Amino acid sequence: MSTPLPAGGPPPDPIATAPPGPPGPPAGAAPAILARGLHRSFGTVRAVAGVDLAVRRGSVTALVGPNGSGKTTLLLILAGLLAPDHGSVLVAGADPASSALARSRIGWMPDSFGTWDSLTAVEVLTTMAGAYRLGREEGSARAWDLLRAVHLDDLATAPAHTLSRGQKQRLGMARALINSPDVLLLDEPASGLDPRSRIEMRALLRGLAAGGTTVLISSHVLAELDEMVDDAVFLTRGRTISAEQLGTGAGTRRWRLRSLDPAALQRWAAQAGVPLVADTDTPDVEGSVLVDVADDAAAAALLAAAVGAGVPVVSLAPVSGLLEQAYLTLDTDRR
Ligand SMILES: Nc1ncnc2c1ncn2[C@@H]1O[C@H](COP(=O)(O)OP(=O)(O)OP(=O)(O)O)[C@@H](O)[C@H]1O
Repeated sequence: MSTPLPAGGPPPDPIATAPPGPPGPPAGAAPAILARGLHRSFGTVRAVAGVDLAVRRGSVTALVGPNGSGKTTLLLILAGLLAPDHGSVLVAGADPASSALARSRIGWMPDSFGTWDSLTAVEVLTTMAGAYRLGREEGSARAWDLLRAVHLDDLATAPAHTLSRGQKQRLGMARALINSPDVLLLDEPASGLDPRSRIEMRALLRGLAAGGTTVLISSHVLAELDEMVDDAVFLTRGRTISAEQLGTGAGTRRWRLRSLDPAALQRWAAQAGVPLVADTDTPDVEGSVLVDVADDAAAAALLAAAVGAGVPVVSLAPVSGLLEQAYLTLDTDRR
């Protein structure tokens, strides 16, 4: 299913289009991206050395791994821009290396945006629209809708090469969406974006996923992905080492608990049998301790019990995001 922006008129509000609850495909639906046994070497460097991947339709999935773990190489293969040495790939139902139809249903945003020197921002998009065989009027309407969606309409007639890094990233996102892709592959899309643009990108991607688009996104900034992704796939040294569904609130995590009265907190914890851990990361913050909690419901119960016992609790929050926690527990290795 494609997710066209309406021709003309204001861009859709991605937040307004998102239904309540996680989107998710119907049970048993085929994954939008399926890779099996992928390998790709450059000379002696085994950039991708055993990737298995299944990405749920309509999900936002993080592709996470240290420098040199093969994320860009994998995304290039999935986009049909690089042939694997071994292994099979299905994106939107076909092999993107051999199927022009599959490629036409993919949106690709590389980690750096190369521009043609002579084209303005809107011409970059209308040129791409032409390459996807959109008619002149439709391509122009789509280009303007996308410029508005990424807040670049004021710079539409500026030469694209004069845009700032963050503006180029936003134009790169618009370019990746010109063909209303079913599958969107994004390589470090948030690098160079200011905080507001990051929030807007998050809302845009969630809105696209709510409309059925599948998004696979690589980034090193795990905190930024945390609030946006449904699933995560972890790579190290060219191999997938883990795939997780996030956001279920399950799994033991370390939380930071802060009280206005540290002694009262310690007394209550001793009586209630709650083991507290010293918070060595924030030695200057008085009354801050760490506590391991089984899941979100247990955190709510802990908070209710402490407050009910008269402990003046200021805050209780996870020490790290789900993604960061999952990442740090893995045996990842830079190269
Ligand atoms: N065209 C190439 N020629 C030779 N080696 C390459 C080429 N492309 C990638 N590599 C090597 O393959 C490995 C994986 O690179 P890749 O760019 O896929 O990693 P990455 O996870 O995207 O890294 P980063 O997070 O730093 O962007 C690296 O060791 C890299 O040096």
